[in-house]
Amino acid sequence: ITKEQQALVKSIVDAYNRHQIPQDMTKKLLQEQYSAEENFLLLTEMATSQVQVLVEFTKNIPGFLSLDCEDQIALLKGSAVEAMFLRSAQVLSKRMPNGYTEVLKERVRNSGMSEEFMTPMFNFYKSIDELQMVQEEQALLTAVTILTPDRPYVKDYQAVERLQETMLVVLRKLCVLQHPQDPQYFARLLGRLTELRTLNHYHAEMLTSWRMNDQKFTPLLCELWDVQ
Ligand SMILES: CC1(C)[C@H]2CC[C@]1(C)[C@H](OC(=O)c1ccc(O)cc1)C2
Repeated sequence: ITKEQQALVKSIVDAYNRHQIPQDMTKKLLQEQYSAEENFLLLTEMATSQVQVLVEFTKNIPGFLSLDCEDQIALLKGSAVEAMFLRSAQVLSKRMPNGYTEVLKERVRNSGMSEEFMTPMFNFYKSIDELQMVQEEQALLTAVTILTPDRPYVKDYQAVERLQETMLVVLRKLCVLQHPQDPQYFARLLGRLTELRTLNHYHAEMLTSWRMNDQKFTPLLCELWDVQ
């Protein structure tokens, strides 16, 4: 890894760690007993906070702010769900010994999220947990997800692709260094990104089913997902 690449990793990891969802939120989600209504409000708070954290992290990705402004918005809107699931998978799997996953499942289930979205979501959490990523890998994988060039409405595809390529080159080297015994590790990481894309579909259905029950989202989430 070159000096320059080391600096890149350091700035991305610092940004990733600087912007975390407040610990007390996950604790609240796991501790007190809530009604479905209160549960949904907690998830709304969690999602809104995750989006704010995502925006701050993205602004610190070297080169992102030099992209076309409209493309910056297109990348954020196109990757928010994936980045949110990736971040929550990394946070929950790290902070929650196994017993807790059941509690989270319970909370999310009785927030009105139907079973059909829970399964793929928790399968994804499990597959992320199995990778046991180090924080450099987590931060870079999130940056790679955000810098996906084929999002809707992206104009300068090449500029985004170049940035993503830079991240992928570094991530690949890190994986080889970090997991010498597992030459397929980098490929498995990228395989998670494919699984992540399928969650976009489930998330859209999730939002629709919540809206059916007249649940209210925050203005930030409405703007991000063009709802209401
Ligand atoms: C952990 C998760 C990624 C999983 C369950 C909570 C999340 C933060 C996310 O919630 C929302 O997207 C969401 C959207 C709108 C809303 O009002 C509430 C939650 C889905």
